[in-house]
Amino acid sequence: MIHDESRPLLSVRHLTKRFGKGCTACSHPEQLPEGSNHCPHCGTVWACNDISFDLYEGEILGIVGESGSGKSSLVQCLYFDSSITDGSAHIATYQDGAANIFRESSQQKRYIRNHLMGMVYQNPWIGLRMQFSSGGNIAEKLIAAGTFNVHEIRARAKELLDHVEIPVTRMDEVPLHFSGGMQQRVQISKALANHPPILLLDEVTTGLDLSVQARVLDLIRRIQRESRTAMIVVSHDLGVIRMLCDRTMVMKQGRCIEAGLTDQILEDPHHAYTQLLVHSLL
Ligand SMILES: Nc1ncnc2c1ncn2[C@@H]1O[C@H](COP(=O)(O)OP(=O)(O)OP(=O)(O)O)[C@@H](O)[C@H]1O
Repeated sequence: MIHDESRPLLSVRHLTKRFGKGCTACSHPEQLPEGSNHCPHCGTVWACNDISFDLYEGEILGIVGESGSGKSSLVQCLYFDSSITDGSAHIATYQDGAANIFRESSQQKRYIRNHLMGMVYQNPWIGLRMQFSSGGNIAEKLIAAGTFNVHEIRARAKELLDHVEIPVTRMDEVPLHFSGGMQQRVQISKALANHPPILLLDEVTTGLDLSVQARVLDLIRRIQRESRTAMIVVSHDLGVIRMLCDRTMVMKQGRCIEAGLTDQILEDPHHAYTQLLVHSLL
């Protein structure tokens, strides 16, 4: 489907994710104590609290915040790894943007995961089957989207591995024997297998050596330039966000406390917490 670029590709509204049952004291999250996502009465954690944003075709949106601010919960909800408590998300190229994807059947959610979204996890053990070859990992994703021709699958796997600079001679090796940076690149190639218009990347460079990190960041930038894939990049590292993201949303204790153009946020942070983050970068 041709997408009108002036319309957001993904619109998320009032996304709320709660761990715990909630109680009358926290039934309205604004009742939570200032600066906390934790209900002192029932112990419920409000991991994401009324989050709304748009993602446009070809842009990279950064989500930054300290540990526990709800960044991973947010992308896990979007990729249906975790159920939401409340809220909606619409993809412009899915049912012409009319369907709240969170309300869709599990079959339709599988379709969205296989065709419209890719996910790259911080931990490659979650995103890859370490006992499958790299080519086999990509094949799994292609088969899930309805490609069964073996020649086609191998050709696409070679193309993808080449794209992420994994020697195609290593296509039949298991990623278990690859370095951390290579595993992340195989994960990225797997996530891109079916040309998803939206890619979610959760702390994909955390824990990698600086030079390996730079190579993965370069790859992400190249993919965005060449394929105009829209991306959500989650990181606690404002340096990564500065390098990659057009716009940035700052999260703290499950809430979005500031959002705007990355340059603007870096030059003129409004919220005290964002000022702290920016100053720690200088
Ligand atoms: N399965 C769970 N059960 C209970 N609480 C959870 C669960 N998963 C996450 N949380 C809580 O939700 C909040 C947000 O966690 P989340 O992992 O989304 O944060 P984050 O910003 O991604 O942190 P990090 O960068 O450390 O991964 C935290 O308070 C966390 O303890």
